[in-house]
Amino acid sequence: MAARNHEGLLATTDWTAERNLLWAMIDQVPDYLFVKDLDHRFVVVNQAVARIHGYDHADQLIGKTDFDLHTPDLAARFFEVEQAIIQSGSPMIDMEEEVVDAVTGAKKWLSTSKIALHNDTNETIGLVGISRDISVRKQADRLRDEQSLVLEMIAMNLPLRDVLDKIMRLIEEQLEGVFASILVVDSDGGHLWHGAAPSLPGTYARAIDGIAIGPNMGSCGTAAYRRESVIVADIANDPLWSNFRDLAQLHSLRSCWSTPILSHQGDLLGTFALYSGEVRQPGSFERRLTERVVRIAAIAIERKQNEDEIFFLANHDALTGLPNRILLKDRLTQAMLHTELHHHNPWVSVVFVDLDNFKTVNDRLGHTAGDELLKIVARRMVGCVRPIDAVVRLGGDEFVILLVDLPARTDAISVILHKLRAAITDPIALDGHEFHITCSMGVATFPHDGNDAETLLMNADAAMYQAKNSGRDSFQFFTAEMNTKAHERFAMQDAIRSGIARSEFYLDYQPQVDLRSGRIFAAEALVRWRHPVLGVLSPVQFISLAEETGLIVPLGDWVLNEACRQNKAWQDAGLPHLSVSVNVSALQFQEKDWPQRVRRILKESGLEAEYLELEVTESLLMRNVDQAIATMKELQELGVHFAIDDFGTGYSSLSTLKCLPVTRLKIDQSFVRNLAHDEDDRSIISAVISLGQRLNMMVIAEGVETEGQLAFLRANGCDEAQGYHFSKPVDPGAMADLLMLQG
Ligand SMILES: Nc1nc2c(ncn2[C@@H]2O[C@@H]3COP(=O)(O)O[C@H]4[C@@H](O)[C@H](n5cnc6c(=O)[nH]c(N)nc65)O[C@@H]4COP(=O)(O)O[C@H]3[C@H]2O)c(=O)[nH]1
Repeated sequence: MAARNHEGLLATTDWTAERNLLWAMIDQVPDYLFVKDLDHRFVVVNQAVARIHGYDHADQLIGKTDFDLHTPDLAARFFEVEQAIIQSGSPMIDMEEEVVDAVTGAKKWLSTSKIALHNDTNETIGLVGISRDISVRKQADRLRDEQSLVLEMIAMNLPLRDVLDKIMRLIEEQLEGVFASILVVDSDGGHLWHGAAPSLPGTYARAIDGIAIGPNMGSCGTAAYRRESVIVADIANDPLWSNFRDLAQLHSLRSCWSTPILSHQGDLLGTFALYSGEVRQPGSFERRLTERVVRIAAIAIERKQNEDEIFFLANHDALTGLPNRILLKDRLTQAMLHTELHHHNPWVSVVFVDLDNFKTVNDRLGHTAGDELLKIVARRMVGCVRPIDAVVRLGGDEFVILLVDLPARTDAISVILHKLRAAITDPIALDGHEFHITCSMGVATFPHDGNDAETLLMNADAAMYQAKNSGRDSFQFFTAEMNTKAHERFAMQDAIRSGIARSEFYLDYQPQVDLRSGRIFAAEALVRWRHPVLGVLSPVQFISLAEETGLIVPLGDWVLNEACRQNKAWQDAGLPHLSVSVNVSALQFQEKDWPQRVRRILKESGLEAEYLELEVTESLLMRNVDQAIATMKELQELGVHFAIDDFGTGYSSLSTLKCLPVTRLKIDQSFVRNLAHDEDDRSIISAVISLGQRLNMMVIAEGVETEGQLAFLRANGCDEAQGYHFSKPVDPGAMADLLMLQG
């Protein structure tokens, strides 16, 4: 029953039965209601106030002040506020204040209103107060705020460890007497590692770091294994803890409740556990909190995993899983910095590796087998270097090996290069075939071959190029001379590009002669470059570079265009119709829309397709026979003819040749050149001629310079010939004269 001081403040009041009822009601209210006089003594309190202060009856509080009930600090705080209210008459409404519970000593939050109390003559005679315990709401608010903070940390990509640590601390603030811990599953999915456990004893945390996921592996290992919560209320007596019981007891851990953390696709990410020093089950608040933590932790871990994956994808090659160019530059720069900072004298070497005959595998067995080969070679290379080194795939069949912290001697590198070469050249079995892959390697070393990643890579590339040029299957150390050559190559590349734009290229034509009639029936278009500084350059000086750099595609388009245009112009000028033959590079031929481009060029020039012959080499055809046949057939349907250039130098099989829609075989001039002295060449020529006849193809001999060569060819039934003996390649005007001469 609420208490009131009849002698004091309310003594003059005439109480009625209704008022008694009112008091009874006040006692039912869970809020704390009280009235104080001007000396801050309680004159009215309800039961709630009595209870909170540990009294059975409200009467027991009457006449007491806050100084009798609270710590001096808190009582003084109340006193000051109330004094101000009494003096100013201004009320204090819904003031939220953190106080210490007078009985339990625990902190709690109150929302309090205090209002000055006046008598009939409007004099202040005390104050009336009402307080409500808002600890639960405050705790929920704090939890929500902290949760937002954690989500913000996740959004800001702060380290996972910090985020998990923050979540654990947040839980421990909310729950008295428990230790929170998060374990994260490793990439093989078989073990759990500590993500965060800020308050668990360090020796315990370290002892269970890396525990296996399994059926009897304490609360966490088992929860991860079963993918459901495992509540162990008494560690000492639970069989799941048989392996870790002593460890837990040593650290006074008596119960452990663990819940698996799952991704939104249901994959295991880790476990969340609460440990208590008491033998008990979790309460409902602890269960609710666990649900929330598990959700937030899942977001944090999953996000980190996604980020790791994105980082990995951005920095690694998808096929081999090796680091890529981006990571290489980073590692190389770090390695150089490390060498510089530590002032010792080791070398950092960049080895550029290019497989010599990878294309053959790709063309013969297709891309899947090619990919498999690259993976095998990648693994072998990784096996040859130390873990501190790096094997990087740049793309295609190009790799870079970064060797760090090497003794400053070339022989130390040579040992590794020999090992690499041996590993790569070891036979590789693919699709029932055995392949021998060789490689060309170029080495550039920090500090003397370059001071930055870009230069070192460029120089290693130049050295590799040199190795390739000097017969492949070898390695070269970078020299300053190579640098000059590399620069020349770059300059040349730029010059070709601008040469195309500035129309510096032109075509000469070389007649092809029918040996029976002696008449010119065709002309081969041969490109030349009127270089602004170097003068006229032969195709030998620039075609291979144009092929390597892809510039052959625009250049080849131009040649084809110009040859068709010129042939049509001769025809329009009334000259005898002849076929123009144009050399085609593998790169052009492999362009997906190549047949359409030829069709468009023919249409634009107005030349009928039957007056165009495309010269392709044997090696081009053998790269991918099926694709070559398909492309040739498509063009053949238009009326375009095909000749196989440099025939005899490649390895076309008879069965392949039979499938190819080819009109003409061109005997390579190397055989013609030596035929006077070389019996073998003579045999080859007569074999090619009879082969052509059997396959219903015309045979033309290239590079015919002498009457003797011509006589031999005639005697062996060769159909046609081309060479200086008839005419050197000439400009279009001279070609027109030759045509006019023969009428
Ligand atoms: N010693 C000697 N040489 C003779 C004789 N008759 C012709 N030649 C030369 O032999 C080459 C024949 O062309 P190719 O085998 O197609 O060999 C060509 C061809 O593979 C390539 N080429 C030329 N123009 C083009 C083009 O427009 N596109 C492509 N992709 N390659 C081209 O460049 C190569 C060299 O062309 P050129 O320097 O014009 O050299 C030409 C020609 O001038 C002879 O009796 N004796």
